[in-house]
Amino acid sequence: MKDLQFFLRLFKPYSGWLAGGILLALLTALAAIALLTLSGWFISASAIAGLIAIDGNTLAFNFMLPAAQIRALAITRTLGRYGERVVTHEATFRVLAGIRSWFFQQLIPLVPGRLSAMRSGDLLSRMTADIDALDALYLRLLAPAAVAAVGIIFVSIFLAFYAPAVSLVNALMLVIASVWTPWIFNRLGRGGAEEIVILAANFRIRQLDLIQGLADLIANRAYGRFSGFLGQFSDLMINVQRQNNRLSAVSSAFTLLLSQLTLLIALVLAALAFNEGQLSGPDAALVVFCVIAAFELVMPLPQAMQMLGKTQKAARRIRQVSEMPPAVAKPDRPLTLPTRYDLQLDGVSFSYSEQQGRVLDNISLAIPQGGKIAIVGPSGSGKTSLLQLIMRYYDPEQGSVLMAGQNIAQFDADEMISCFGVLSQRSQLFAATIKENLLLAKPDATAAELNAAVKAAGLENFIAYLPEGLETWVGESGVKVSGGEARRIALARLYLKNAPILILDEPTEGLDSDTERDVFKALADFASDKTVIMVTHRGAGLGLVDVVYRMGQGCLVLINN
Ligand SMILES: Nc1ncnc2c1ncn2[C@@H]1O[C@H](COP(=O)(O)OP(=O)(O)OP(=O)(O)O)[C@@H](O)[C@H]1O
Repeated sequence: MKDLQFFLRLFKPYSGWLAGGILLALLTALAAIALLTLSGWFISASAIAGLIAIDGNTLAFNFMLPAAQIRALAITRTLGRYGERVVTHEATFRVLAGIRSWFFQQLIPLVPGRLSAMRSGDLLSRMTADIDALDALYLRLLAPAAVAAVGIIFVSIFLAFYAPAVSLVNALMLVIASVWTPWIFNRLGRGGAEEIVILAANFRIRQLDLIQGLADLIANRAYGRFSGFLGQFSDLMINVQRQNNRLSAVSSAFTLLLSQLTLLIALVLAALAFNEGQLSGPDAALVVFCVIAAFELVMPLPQAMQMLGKTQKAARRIRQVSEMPPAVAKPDRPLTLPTRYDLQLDGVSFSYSEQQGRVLDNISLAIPQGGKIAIVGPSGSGKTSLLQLIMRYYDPEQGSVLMAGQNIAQFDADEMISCFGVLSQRSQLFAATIKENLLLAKPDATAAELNAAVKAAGLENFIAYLPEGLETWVGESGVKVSGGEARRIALARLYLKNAPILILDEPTEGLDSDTERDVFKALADFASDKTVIMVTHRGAGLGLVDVVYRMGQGCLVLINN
């Protein structure tokens, strides 16, 4: 329940909408009960009045007033139901949108240090399916429970005026149906409901893996094996879902049984009261119809409670991510960023985990502002890890990284990232236009600045050739542009950001030698007054730098000055 309470706090800004939805639901439920109750009374009273008239007695029955009341109640119920659906769903969508953007905010300090350890399919599940599952908290649980609680009080008071015994029995049965039954079905269904969340998340992880690796699976003719695996997974999910559905059916049947039992007792008690002259015939019908209608208040609760485990599990999964400690701590009083950008590493050692051993071992290095270095070395030797420490994605285990003589841990990490322009082999292009991808680096860039960046990155001819120019859609992750074009778009972004320190991590990996030469030429012009730290496997870019180091087994050795 703690997890749900945590999320209820996030519901607060929408309390107006939420309360409005509950009030409308209550109005609708009461109108529906009153409609059936009054109709029962009206039909009986009309029949009796008719019989009296047939006997030749004078008819003194007012048909008009109850008929008008019934019409008013029917209209209230219809409009109320419409309004309730609109308001409760609007409230839910607002709450979910709020939680989604709150969750996104929680991810920012976790990038990339913590999130790199999570699988993207799992994170996607938490961001989408798990947050969606929270809709049940208000729609299926809070709102119906509030309506049931108030409704039961209204109905019991109303019935007590006519038949106190019926009111008592009815109240007791309604409490059993709204508290005890949901509690039992919550206990019975919790395991299955939680299992559904886990299975669905794992299913999504597998599906994402399959879709991302589809080309390789087809090339290796391994598609059949993996799709068979998905089939088995689906069967497993269907089985768990089937058990849940069976339990739902039992809970509905049980509540229906309770309602029929209550009706039977109410019928007997009303008949006895009629016999003893305590209730008129129409009033006895009124009491019985009221009992029938009142059970509508509690019908949805057992099923909602049975699936509460799903909502709880989803809430726990979202909370787990939001409570992960960031890889780097925020200083209490961050220093203002320096105006010089001399970098220094003093005896820096680092490991990703205790089990894994050291990736960087006692590295010391000075890069004055405007200095240009390259780091070469075998794959897995720790080159990228070193770059990540310089940008403070992680803190060193020992030693420190300094900028202008200050430990970078004393700066606000968000602010500090503005000092770095990054170009790597994996520069992400978003499913948007070229222009939107460029504006990411400088949202207020003018047309002249955009054109200058395009020209400097050697994209001019490519853009001129496109019918839609800068407004061309690059597709999901930039699939509609070639690797070289994508790298140039990333390069243009680097120009627009115009940061004083350039971090180049294999910037030309995967490009042909002509494109590589062009990219390095463009970089050489742009980087003349900037600090450059480049990681490369290839010799072509070494002309850009003054000093070359070799990284091997976590240690850095100067090989060329
Ligand atoms: N997020 C991570 N969590 C755990 N281990 C990691 C992580 N990132 C890298 N490593 C490990 O740290 C070591 C150094 O990796 P790093 O990426 O820094 O090497 P690299 O020299 O840049 O390699 P490459 O040239 O192939 O890009 C490797 O053994 C790698 O498996």
